[in-house]
Amino acid sequence: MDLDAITKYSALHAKPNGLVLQYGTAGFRTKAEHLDHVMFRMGLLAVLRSKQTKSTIGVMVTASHNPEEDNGVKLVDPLGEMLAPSWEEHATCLANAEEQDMPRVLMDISVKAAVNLQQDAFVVIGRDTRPSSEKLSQSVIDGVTVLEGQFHDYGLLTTPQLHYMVYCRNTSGQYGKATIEGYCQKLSKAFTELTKQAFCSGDEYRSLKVDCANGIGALKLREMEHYISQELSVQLLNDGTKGKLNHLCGADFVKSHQKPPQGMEMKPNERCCSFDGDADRIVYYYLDVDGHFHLIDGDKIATLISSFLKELLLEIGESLNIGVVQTAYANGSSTRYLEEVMKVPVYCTKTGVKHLHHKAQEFDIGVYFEANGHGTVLFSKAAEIRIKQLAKELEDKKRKAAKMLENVIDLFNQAAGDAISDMLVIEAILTLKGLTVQQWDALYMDLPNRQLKVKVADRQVISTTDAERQVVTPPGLQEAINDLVKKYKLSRAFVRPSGTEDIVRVYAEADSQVSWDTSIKKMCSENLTALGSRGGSWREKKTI
Ligand SMILES: CC(=O)N[C@H]1[C@@H](OP(=O)(O)O)O[C@H](CO)[C@@H](O)[C@@H]1O
Ligand SMILES: [Mg+2]
Repeated sequence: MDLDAITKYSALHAKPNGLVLQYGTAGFRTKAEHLDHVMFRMGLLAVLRSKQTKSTIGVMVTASHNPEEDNGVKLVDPLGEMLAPSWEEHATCLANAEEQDMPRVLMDISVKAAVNLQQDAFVVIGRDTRPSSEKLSQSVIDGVTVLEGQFHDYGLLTTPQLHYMVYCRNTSGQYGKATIEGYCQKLSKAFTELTKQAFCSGDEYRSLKVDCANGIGALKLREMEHYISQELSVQLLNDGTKGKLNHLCGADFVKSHQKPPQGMEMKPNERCCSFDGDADRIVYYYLDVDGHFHLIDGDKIATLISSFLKELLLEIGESLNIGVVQTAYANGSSTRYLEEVMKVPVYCTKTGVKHLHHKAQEFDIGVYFEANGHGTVLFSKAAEIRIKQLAKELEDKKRKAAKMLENVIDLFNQAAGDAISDMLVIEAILTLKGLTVQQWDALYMDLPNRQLKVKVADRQVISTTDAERQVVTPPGLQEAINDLVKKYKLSRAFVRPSGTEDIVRVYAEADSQVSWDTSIKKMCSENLTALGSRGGSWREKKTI
C-alpha cells in the first residue's frame, strides 16, 4: 500500500471536519455535497474487499427515492448481495476517520480483515441519473485507482442491474452475461417463453403505464422495451425529460401518499405501476369506476407470486418447500391470507432487504417482499437443478409447468429486488392466469393502517426485539402498546427507530374503529413525548 499516494490523493477528496455518517440499511446517504470523501474512501474499501474475497465487488452511487439533491453509495458483495455486516462497520470507520487518520484506519482494516494486499482487485461501478452522480462515481474510481485496483465503469445502471453484473462476473457468466445486452436478453427470453404459454392474452393484458420516477428506470426500461414489444407495450411516464427525480412521483411517493403520481392520467381499471428512483422497488395501482384509488403493494405482489408458484409446484407434484418472508410492516390481512388460505409458511424479519434476503435463502423457493415493493424470489441451487431436470423428464401438463418454473427462475433477479424484472414476472402471471388488476386486488382486503413519524431527541433509546415487533426499552412503552391493542379487534401496533431517517416510526393497524386512531395518537403523545418528542404527522392509508 502506497500510503504517501493515498494521503496525497485523499487530500483532493478531503473530509469536512466533524462530519459523522453511518453505513446504514441502504449504505451512506446524505446531501450530495457532503459525499465526495465518502466516495473516494468507498473506492479504497471496495479494493480491500475485492482482495479479501478474491472476487469482483460492486459500488453503486445512488440515493434511491431520496430527493434529487441527496446522494449515496453502497457496496455489493460477490454474489450480488448486500455488504457483510462486519464490513459495514469498516465502512463506517473509514468514512468517519479524520483526514490525517484515514491511511492508518485503512491499514487497520486490512490487518483486521486479513486482506492479502498482493491479491488483484476488480471493482465495477454503476450510478443513477442524479446530477451529482457522475462526479461522485469519478471519486470512487479515484479511490480504486490509487490502491491499484482495476475497474469497469458501467455508467448509468439501475441498482439491481449492478447487483446482476457482480453476480454474473463472479459465477464466470453462468448466471448470465455481465452486460446490459446480456441482462435484457436473459429477462426478455424468459418473459417471451412464459407468455407464449398463455391461452388468452387479449389487448387488456398487453399494455401497462409505468411511472419511472424521472429516474434511471426510464432509460433502462427503454432499452428493454424493444426486446419485449411483441408481448407487452409499456407507456413510460415521468421519464426524466421534464420533471425532477422522485418529485411527486415514484413508488415511494405513491405508497406513502396513497395517490397517483403527477403526470399519470388513469382511466378506470387501467393497470399502472411506479418504480422508485433507482428501480429496485415497484408498486401497482388502478382507479376503480368510482374514481377510487387502489394500491397494490409489495404484500399483494408477494401473494400473487407465491400463489402462482404454489400452483406450478402442485402441478408438477414436487414437494419443494416454499416460504414467504415479510417484515412487521406487512399488512395483517396479507399474512393471514398467505397462512390460512394459501397454507404457505410466513416469516417475519427486521426491516431492510438484507434481512429478508438472508431468511429467504433458507428455502427451496424463498419469496420476499417489503410492503413498499422491494423484493424478489430466490431459488436454491438444488431446487434449480431439480426443476431443470423435471422440465426434461416430465411429460405434457407437468412438463409445461416445470418449463414455466424454469423460465420464472431466469426472469427473477436473484441478486436483488428489481422493478423491471418484478414487473415482467407480474405481467406474465396476470396474462397466464387471465387475471385483471381488480381480480388481483380482490385476493384480500388490506386492514386499515397508519404510519406515524415521530421526532424524538435520541431515537436510539428505543430498542426492540422479535423482529422489531416488541419494544424492550424504554420501560413501559410496550405495556402501553399492549394495553391499547387488547381493546381492538385484529389490532397490531409497534414502534421502532428508523434505520435511514432521524425519526421513530409508529405503525398501527386494526379493523374499522374510529377510536383506535385517537387512542394510538394518545399513546404516542403520552409515551414518546416523554422521550423529548417534537411531534409527528400521520401518513394515512385508509380511513379507520
Ligand atoms: C417502513 C419502511 O418502508 N422502511 C424502509 C426504510 O427503512 P427504515 O429503517 O424504516 O427507515 O428504508 C429502507 C431502505 O430503503 C427500506 O428497506 C425500509 O423498508
Ligand atoms: Mg430504491
